[in-house]
Amino acid sequence: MSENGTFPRMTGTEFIPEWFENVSVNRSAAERRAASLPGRRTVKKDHQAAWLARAITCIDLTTLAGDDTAGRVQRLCAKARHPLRPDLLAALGLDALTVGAVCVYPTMVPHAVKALEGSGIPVASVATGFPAGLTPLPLRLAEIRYAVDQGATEIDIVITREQALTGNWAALYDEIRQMREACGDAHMKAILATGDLKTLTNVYKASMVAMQAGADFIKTSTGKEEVNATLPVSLTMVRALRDFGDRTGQWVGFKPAGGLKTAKDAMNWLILMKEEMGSRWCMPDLFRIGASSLLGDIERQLEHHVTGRYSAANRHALA
Ligand SMILES: O=C[C@H](O)COP(=O)(O)O
Repeated sequence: MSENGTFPRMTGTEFIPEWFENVSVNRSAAERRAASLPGRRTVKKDHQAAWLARAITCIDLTTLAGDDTAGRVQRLCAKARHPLRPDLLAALGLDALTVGAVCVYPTMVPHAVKALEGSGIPVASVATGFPAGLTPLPLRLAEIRYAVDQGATEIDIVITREQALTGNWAALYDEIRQMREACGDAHMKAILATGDLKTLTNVYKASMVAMQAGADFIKTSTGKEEVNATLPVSLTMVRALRDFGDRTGQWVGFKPAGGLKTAKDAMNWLILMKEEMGSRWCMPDLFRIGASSLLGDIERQLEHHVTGRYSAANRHALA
């Protein structure tokens, strides 16, 4: 970690199949552990309002729809700057709060950059033929460069699922490595589209390959697969990133995305991160939640806490 407490951009490693080729993930053990998470008291009920405020700071507030317009992106960015009503913010004892980033399609990046000027909120762009990733590699690399040129400082790439499904890990590594280079100084999040990968073993291996290739974050899903973020898949990815960090000292971030809509979802994923990785992994430089419609429910729950039983003394969970 650097002196100011932030993590540098990842460099990855060479391709090292020995780190994953003999791994076999036990699905029922992962499912049992994942099923126990929602009932855990790691994030205490009394402190939930503060944890929900924390969750907001970790949201990649997203719009990825065919009918996106400059106007919609501007409204999203206004929400990103002020995700909570002033009275809720005051009741939480906070002066200001913003989301982690805004995530849009490449052609929407200039609108987001303009709307977020001076806010410090990063603009993330999906790229590489999102969501399927089946355009030719030179076009996918050019799309990354386009988004970076337009001002995106975070790029969410998608992997070629075929390479994972056929066990062509060296090809997957090479492709992601080229994407890493095309990103330049922008942070790269590698979307594994885990709903397409069939097994948790493939999820573990794809996670490890993406990190070896230099991903700054590994991300579960595009939001467009039939199955998106789940707790067993997330547990598998988080354990892969822990193994990678133990081996290399490079601590990669995690981004669950797709279908996360409720405050309870946000709490479950924060519990997962806190239990598996510790509180440091509940901060936006190492944890993001990709979501288009989560914020509304968090606001509703916070309103309930604030007007009901929330006590300002609980805000230490934000410290
Ligand atoms: O990366 C973010 C996802 O596309 C968001 O998915 P969602 O619309 O299901 O929240």
